[in-house]
Formats: sequence, C-alpha cells, structure tokens
Amino acid sequence: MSPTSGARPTTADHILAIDQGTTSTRAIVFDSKGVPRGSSQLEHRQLFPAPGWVEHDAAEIWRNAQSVIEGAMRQAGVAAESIAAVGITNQRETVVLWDRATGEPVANAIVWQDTRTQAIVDRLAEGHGINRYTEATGLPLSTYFSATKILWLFEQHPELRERAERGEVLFGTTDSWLLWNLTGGAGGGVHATDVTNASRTLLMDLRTLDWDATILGELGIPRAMLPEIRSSSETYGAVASGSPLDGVPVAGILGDQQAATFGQAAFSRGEVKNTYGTGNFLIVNTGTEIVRSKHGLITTVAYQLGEQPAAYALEGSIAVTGSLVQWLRDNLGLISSSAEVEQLAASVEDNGGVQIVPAFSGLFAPHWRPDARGVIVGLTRYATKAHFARAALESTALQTWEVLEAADADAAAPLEELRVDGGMTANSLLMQFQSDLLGVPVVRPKVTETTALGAAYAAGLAVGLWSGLDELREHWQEDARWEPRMPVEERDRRRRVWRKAVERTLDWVDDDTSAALPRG
Ligand SMILES: Nc1ncnc2c1ncn2[C@@H]1O[C@H](COP(=O)(O)OP(=O)(O)O)[C@@H](O)[C@H]1O
Ligand SMILES: O=P(O)(O)OC[C@H](O)CO
Repeated sequence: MSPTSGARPTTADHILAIDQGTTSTRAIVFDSKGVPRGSSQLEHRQLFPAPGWVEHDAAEIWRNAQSVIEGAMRQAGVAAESIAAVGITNQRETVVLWDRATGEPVANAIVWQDTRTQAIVDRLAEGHGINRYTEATGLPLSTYFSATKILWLFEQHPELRERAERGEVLFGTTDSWLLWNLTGGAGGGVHATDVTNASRTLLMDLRTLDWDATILGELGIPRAMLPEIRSSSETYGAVASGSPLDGVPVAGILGDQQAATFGQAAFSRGEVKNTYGTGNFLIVNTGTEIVRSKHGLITTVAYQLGEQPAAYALEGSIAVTGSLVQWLRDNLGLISSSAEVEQLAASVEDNGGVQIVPAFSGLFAPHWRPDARGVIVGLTRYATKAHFARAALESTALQTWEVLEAADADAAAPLEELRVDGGMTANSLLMQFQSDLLGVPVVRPKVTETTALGAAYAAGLAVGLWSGLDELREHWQEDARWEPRMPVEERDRRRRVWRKAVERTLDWVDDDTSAALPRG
C-alpha cells in the first residue's frame, strides 16, 4: 500500500464516489451514515460507427468526471477538507488505451457491449472451444471481455503493440483511466486497477490475482502496458493539485456490479443482488471459495479488502434489459421517456401473446450464444404497442429468472429474497412481475445508488471512516417490497413460453451475415 499525502483532518467525515457508468458519469458525496448529500451527473456520447460497434471518448469521460466532482461537492456544500477519501466505480471491461507522455487516448474506448471482435474470439476458440481460458480466468471467450478488444486495436494499428511493449501506451478500464488522471496523469499518475476490474479482462488468474503470463504470451499482450493489480480497498495515491479534491486519497475501486453488491451489504456467502440498468447483472457472493458454474454463469472477484483474502462471486450478466426500453423509445418511438413504459404496459392486462427476446449483442449468460439475434414472436393483428411495452418489461424479468435458475442449479443461491437496485427498479409493474416469476419477494433499499455507495464503502473502510462490514450492514434500510402472487401454473407456463422464444433467436448469424457481425 502506498502512503497518503498526509493525515486528513478529523472533520473529514464524507466520502466522494465517482460512478463512471456506460451512459453517464456521476459523483455522489456520502456522509458517514452512507446518506447521499450532494450529486451531479453528466451523460457522454454513445458512438455507433458500425453495426455492433459501441465506442466512448475517454477524454470526454475524464472531462465529465471533473465537472461532476465539482458539482457534487458544490451541492453537498463540502470542500476537500471534509472529504476523507475518494472511491471509484466503473463500467467494466471497456478498453481505454492512452499515451503515457501526452495523457491522450490513442483511440476511442471500445465498450463492453461492442461485438466487433467476434472473428478474434472465433480464432482463439478454434481447436480449444470457448472455455480455453476459463480455468484461469473464470470467463468464457466472448467479445464482452477486454482482451479481444485490445487485440483488435493492435491489429488495426500495429505500432501500438510495439509502443505498448516500451511502456509508452497504457491500457486500463475506466477506473484506471480516472485514477491515473486524478493522481497527476502524464505528470506521474498512478497506473493501477483493482482485482474486480482485472478479473473482467480475461488476463487475470483468479487464483493468484495476478496477470496470467501464459495468456499474455499466447495473446501477445505486453505486461508493460497493464496496470498494477491492487485490492479494492487501500490507498492508491492522492488527488493531484488543480482539482477541488487536491490531496484527498483515492482509496476504493470496484467494478460497478461488484460495487452494487458491496453497497447492498451482500457480504456473506449466498447473498445475492440484481442490478437493473442498461443490462442486468446478478451477483451471488460465494465467499472465499472459487465456485465454477456448470450452468453458464461466470466466476469473478467480488472484492478484496486490503490484505484480506479475496471474496469471489458467480455472475449472471445479461446484455440488454434497460437498453431495450431505450430502444422502444429511441428507435421505435413508442414512448417518449423510459418511465413511460410502465404506464403503457399497465394499460393492457397481459402481453397479448407477444414475446420479445432482446438478443441484440447475442445472448450472454446463461447461454453465451453470439450467433443469436433479437426476435419478436407471437404476433397477431391483436398486438398493440402496449403489448410490446409489456413484453419488453417481461423480457427483463424472464432473463433474470434464467440466470437465477442457473445459480440455483449451481447450488450457490438458496434464494429467500432478491435485493434489487438500478434505474429499472423504479418500475413497480416490472418488480411485481419479477417477484411473481421467481416466487420470492423482491426488495429495494432506500439508497438506490448502491453502486456509488459500494465504492464509497470501500474507500471509507480503507481510511478508517467505518470500523468494518458489520457497521455498514446496519446502514441498509428497506424501501419497498413486492411479494409473489401469480399462481404457480401460470408462472410455469410463462417460463415455458419464454424458453420457446429463446430457441427462435439461436443460429441466426451465419458466417456470411457480415453486416450483423463486423469482422473489423
Ligand atoms: N421507470 C422505468 N421503467 C423501465 N426502465 C427504466 C425506467 N427508468 C429507467 N429505466 C431504464 O434504466 C436504465 C438506466 O438505469 P441506470 O441504473 O441509470 O443504468 P446504467 O447505470 O446502466 O447507465 C435505462 O436503460 C432506462 O431505459
Ligand atoms: O455501466 P453499467 O451499469 O451499464 O454496467 C456495465 C457493466 O459493468 C458491464 O459489465
């Protein structure tokens, strides 16, 4: 652990968390009870240069981070003296490559949803299958994780690999990018990440928590470009001068889904949270044991606090849930805001036989089928846009049921209730349907910004603002609860119909469907 820039004033009893998400960057100032006191949020541009491609401008993200830090501090009415530490949480897997000397990104960031690297994935899987690196990394080969995105940039710009070997070009997920910039950037920024983010790159060995030399060698990814892997809760460095956070230690980093798990106080083995955002991410804490799924979940690091042993998790990652609602709004124009989907869906009694499977990026967990594409089935002339709205919401709950079923089959989740968070949990109709479909209560906490809260917790623990996990557990307060009320026969019927609909998505992309799968 590196030392902080000096002792913080005893009045420093707030934590500032930066949540660098897929669609926006927010900063939230929390007090010592974990209550938000001020926040600020800015969206960044989503760049879609070709079908299946999704990019961000990392320089824009850094500018936004600086503005929201200032905005949140202003709203909370606090200065650096009142802030004990900074925590960072972030969209995972997204690849940023930047020039160490100039501090500028060398290309647009390639986002986790981007499917352009399918040809590289196919090549790596040839003769090995998609589980070539699963033993070490916990992950199947997929366009989702960072490694193939780095390889794609090397293939397009061969000079980048040589420059990376010389340590001139650095790689990071957006946590590393923000940490490096906050701590001084080209003037000596800290190049580090935490175990949870590293566990999503396809380059880290889950058992050693270090970069895997064999994988790096086989892929030709130079170690010199990779950040140092640190725990999720320790002092990485202090914020450089010129920022309103001048001198404040950065002391917590967690990938956003792991941060939400931490913010939900799901610290014990078997505890589960589900986040409903752009996509859905179900995480089951498996304690210090590395559990291997036989049913399509991935194994990942949940968190590591300082020098303590890491906690691991099983994860069910679903690529498209809230973004389907955005698609109804932006591409089909059926609604004018995401929230409006609830009213439209509630205007009909049921889905009128319509089923939507939003396999826009193929299917992630538990299927891992890149050849799948979205379908809308069950259409008759009876179907209206209200049925579409209902089917869209139902697809979120049904995909969640599938990953929970996988978790149950792996005997990791004797689920008694589901803790939920994220933007879509504002939707009561969806939450009720989720509870009906699972047959267990669905519970939402008072602080729904659990992602930022988790990063704040990790940072606050590192600097001694909180005594330990028991104290944090006491912060958790229930806000709303939905109890199952659907008859079991109906629930089973809905699950059966869903399985049929999923089958209709498979084997859609052929080798010659080039428009749907850019080959780079
Ligand atoms: N009331 C609502 N009903 C359904 N979906 C919603 C509602 N409000 C927001 N969403 C969806 O939730 C997502 C935003 O959630 P959020 O947790 O902020 O996402 P992220 O962190 O992934 O950017 C968007 O995809 C939006 O379409
Ligand atoms: O930024 P979010 O909330 O869409 O989360 C993205 C995930 O980290 C992708 O793995």
